Amino acid sequence: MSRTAAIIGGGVIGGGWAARFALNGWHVRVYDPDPEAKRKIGEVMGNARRSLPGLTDVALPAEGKVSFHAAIAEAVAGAEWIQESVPERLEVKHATFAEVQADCAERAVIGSSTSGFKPSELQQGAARPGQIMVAHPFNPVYLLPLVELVPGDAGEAALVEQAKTTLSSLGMYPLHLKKEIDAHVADRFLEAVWREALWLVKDGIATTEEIDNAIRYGFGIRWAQMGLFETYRVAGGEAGMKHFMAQFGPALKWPWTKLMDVPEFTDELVDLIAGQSDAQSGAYSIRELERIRDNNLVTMMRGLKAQDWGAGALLNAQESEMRAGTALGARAAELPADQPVLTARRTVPLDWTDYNGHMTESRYLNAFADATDRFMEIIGSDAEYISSGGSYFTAETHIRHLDEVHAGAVIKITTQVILGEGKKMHLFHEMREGERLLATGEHFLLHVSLETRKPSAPSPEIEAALVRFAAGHAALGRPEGAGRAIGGPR
Ligand SMILES: NC(=O)C1=CN([C@@H]2O[C@H](COP(=O)(O)OP(=O)(O)OC[C@H]3O[C@@H](n4cnc5c(N)ncnc54)[C@H](O)[C@@H]3O)[C@@H](O)[C@H]2O)C=CC1
Ligand SMILES: C[N+](C)(C)CC(=O)CC(=O)[O-]
Repeated sequence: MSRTAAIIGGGVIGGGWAARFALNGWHVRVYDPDPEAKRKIGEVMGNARRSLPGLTDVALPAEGKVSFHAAIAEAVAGAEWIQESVPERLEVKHATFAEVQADCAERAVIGSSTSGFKPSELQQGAARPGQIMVAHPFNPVYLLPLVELVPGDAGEAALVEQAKTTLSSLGMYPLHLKKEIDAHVADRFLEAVWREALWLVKDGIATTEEIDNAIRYGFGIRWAQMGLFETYRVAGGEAGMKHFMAQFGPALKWPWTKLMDVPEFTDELVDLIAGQSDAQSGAYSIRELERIRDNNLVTMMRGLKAQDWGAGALLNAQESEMRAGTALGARAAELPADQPVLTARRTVPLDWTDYNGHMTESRYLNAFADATDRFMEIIGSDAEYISSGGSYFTAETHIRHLDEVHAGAVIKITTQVILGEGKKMHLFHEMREGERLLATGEHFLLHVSLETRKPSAPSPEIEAALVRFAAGHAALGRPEGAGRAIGGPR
């Protein structure tokens, strides 16, 4: 059954939260007095739909319903999570919490998106202070996993645990800060870098574009995968962090930053920055820039996923959770042998399309190879078995591209065993969007010893599982297109 979240304030951040919840199957009830809120959230949802579902190799649940309400009391009805994303003004946040707490469930989490206020400030005068906690996300909320969760001394431990579980189930990373501080942790860095950048532009040292290039061609990429300390540990060479600190410690006293020194925030400075920013990026609309940003983020995060590292490792963990308890997580004995086996149900990600605007040919093999890996896992040739020295190598592949498919489509792959005996495994995959057949992939594999790199017999358990599917699937008949050679009639 779908769960319900209330979004109070549906601007840049509230819209991102709405998308994160809805695309993970939650119903979302929005309150925002802006008459344009529905349109704005619709546009954010549109961006989220084209980017988020393709991050993982397992399809997200069916999208929840997003509804708009004229009063806070109506929006919070039945909500187990209430996310406040109203403007960053303490009196507006206090008034919002008073209205929310008058009508919401006592066991609901009330998260605040505040970038800078401490929970003790938000909780002042609240009916139930322990229910309110900072849940500070990062833009775009539907793609970036970090949420700084700061309950403060008054925060109720059980609700904090509930909040962590919910955020993890949304594919997010709750960073639970045990001590409150202005601007939490991440925004303190952003503010320091921002302040330094303002100085560099004001003093004519660098333009906005040069500063962005200094970040995106260098340390920005490094930070995305290892953060600060792990990166500097490596920079210390073989002696690691101690050597790094000894070498660069003295620089702390040199005039390398003006971090606490705030430039005077004049109209002249605003015009200087805004003018340079227009010259740098004015050729694109904000929506275009959002889509460029999302394409880049999806591609980078999927790269980290392949490395099972950082934000990518988080995606892999989310994927395992999504597989658990479904056919996509089952083993041979739990699956019927008289019908093809479901080996993939996933969304075509943004980085799988090409200049023709559809899924590029190499990704068909990618999808079929993943389906083969999944079938190997089903029959017992999993990571543990492979580390013991046995595996399958693909000897031959034939793919038929039958129909187009685009980014965002949910595709399903089913697998029929044509031959399964001894070291031989002959698989036929069919890829569909709904009922539409998109492609077939025929693969012949041999079981090998990873020590000799030569064909060898699989374990008796694997062979038995394979033979069971081969016998059951034989009754289905030979699938149309199996054994086809290039040039034959279609
Ligand atoms: N923009 C950003 O990069 C980030 C912002 N935040 C935080 O998120 C919160 C919201 O910021 P944004 O979304 O950027 O602002 P925004 O200006 O885009 O959205 C604020 C929304 O709140 C609505 N609103 C105004 N008064 C309201 C009320 N009394 N009740 C309900 N809705 C009301 C407005 O109509 C508007 O749609 C702030 O606390 C901000 O610090 C957090 C992370 C990043
Ligand atoms: C600029 N900001 C302080 C509102 C930024 C944030 O709070 C987080 C983000 O998304 O950069």
